[in-house]
Amino acid sequence: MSQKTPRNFFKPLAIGAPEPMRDLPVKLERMIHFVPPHLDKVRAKVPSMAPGVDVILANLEDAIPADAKDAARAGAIEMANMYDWQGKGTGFWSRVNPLNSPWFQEDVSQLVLNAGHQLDVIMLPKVEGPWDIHFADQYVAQLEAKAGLTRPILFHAILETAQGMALVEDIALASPRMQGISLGPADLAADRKMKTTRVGGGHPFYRVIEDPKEDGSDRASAQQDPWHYTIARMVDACRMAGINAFYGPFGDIADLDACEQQFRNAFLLGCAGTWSLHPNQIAIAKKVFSPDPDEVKFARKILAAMPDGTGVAMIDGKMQDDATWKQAKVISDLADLVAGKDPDLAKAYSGD
Ligand SMILES: CC(=O)SCCNC(=O)CCNC(=O)[C@H](O)C(C)(C)COP(=O)(O)OP(=O)(O)OC[C@H]1O[C@@H](n2cnc3c(N)ncnc32)[C@H](O)[C@@H]1OP(=O)(O)O
Ligand SMILES: O=CC(=O)O
Ligand SMILES: [Mg+2]
Repeated sequence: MSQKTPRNFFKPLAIGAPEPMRDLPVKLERMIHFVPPHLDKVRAKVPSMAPGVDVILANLEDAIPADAKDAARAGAIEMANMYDWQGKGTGFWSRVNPLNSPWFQEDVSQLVLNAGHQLDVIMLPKVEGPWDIHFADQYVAQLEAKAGLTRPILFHAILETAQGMALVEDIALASPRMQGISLGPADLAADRKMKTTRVGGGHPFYRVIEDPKEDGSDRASAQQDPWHYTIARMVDACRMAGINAFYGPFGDIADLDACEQQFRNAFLLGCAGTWSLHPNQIAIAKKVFSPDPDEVKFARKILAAMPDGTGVAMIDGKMQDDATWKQAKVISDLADLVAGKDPDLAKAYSGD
């Protein structure tokens, strides 16, 4: 037998570590906003930014220069104490360096021991398989016990190697700590040997072209989404495991339209949120990952027409049944969650 028994799956991995969660906390996670914690100027903005985002992440990995890793780690610990994350409901996460790096052990031990009481999620990059999650799981349990934490810290894996992609289902199921998985299109592109220098989004050379015309006139051609398969597979793996899928970074900070389209494709395919790398991506994520008020109104019409979720109904010429009732419930439940945080959208959803 290569798996834990059901009873052992939910046992703490160290004496004195908190009980693993059986269900994920229900939280709005439309954007995970990346902050470079070694930059004093940016770190100082954290308390004023925190109420306006769903999650703030102290990034210790890529984009932090090697000679600033210690400063970034210290900055992340400072960020943990700059805001009442647990009391005010904005998530506080950190992306640590990979397991094979010289920084992983210090990143995790210092974060858990000095900031564990505020830290919701540790983002683990370049996860190759369930063994990476198991190692981190045991290590964090030891540290949680040492720190006397009563709430377990969750894990979020980044899907950014071909092997991680091939084993995405096993990664999603590896531990009760698993909160979600993000697409890492930059590292994944490199590992797959995709021929691109972009971070997410489309590519002008990745397209379909219509058949030749008899009159020899120009053939229409359109860009396609090179991330469709990966995102859809990640969503299936995550939802199978009862965790959430997230789009990752969109690197063309100035191209707000393309960013919005990439985020929207991920939202429609089932993702719960995305990363924001720059303040101008926060508003886009908020707009895209909050359901559209007209969709919410229509969803609520479906729920009202079929109070027990069974049968068939016609609404605005469209057939509704048990399956569309479930679709409507997804949208309505998300709207309730958003309304709890956003008074303007609460008003729009209530139709006032
Ligand atoms: C492939 C991957 O792994 S992606 C994840 C790793 N990468 C990251 O985390 C990158 C995070 N983002 C950043 O570092 C920055 O946004 C950059 C480098 C991309 C661009 O930074 P800048 O050139 O300073 O952008 P810009 O000049 O438009 O910034 C405008 C303001 O927003 C601030 N700002 C920029 N990014 C952020 C951020 N992530 N959080 C908070 N404030 C920010 C800037 O400090 C600046 O503030 P100021 O007006 O007080 O001077
Ligand atoms: O870490 C993110 C990526 O795209 O790589
Ligand atoms: Mg990466």
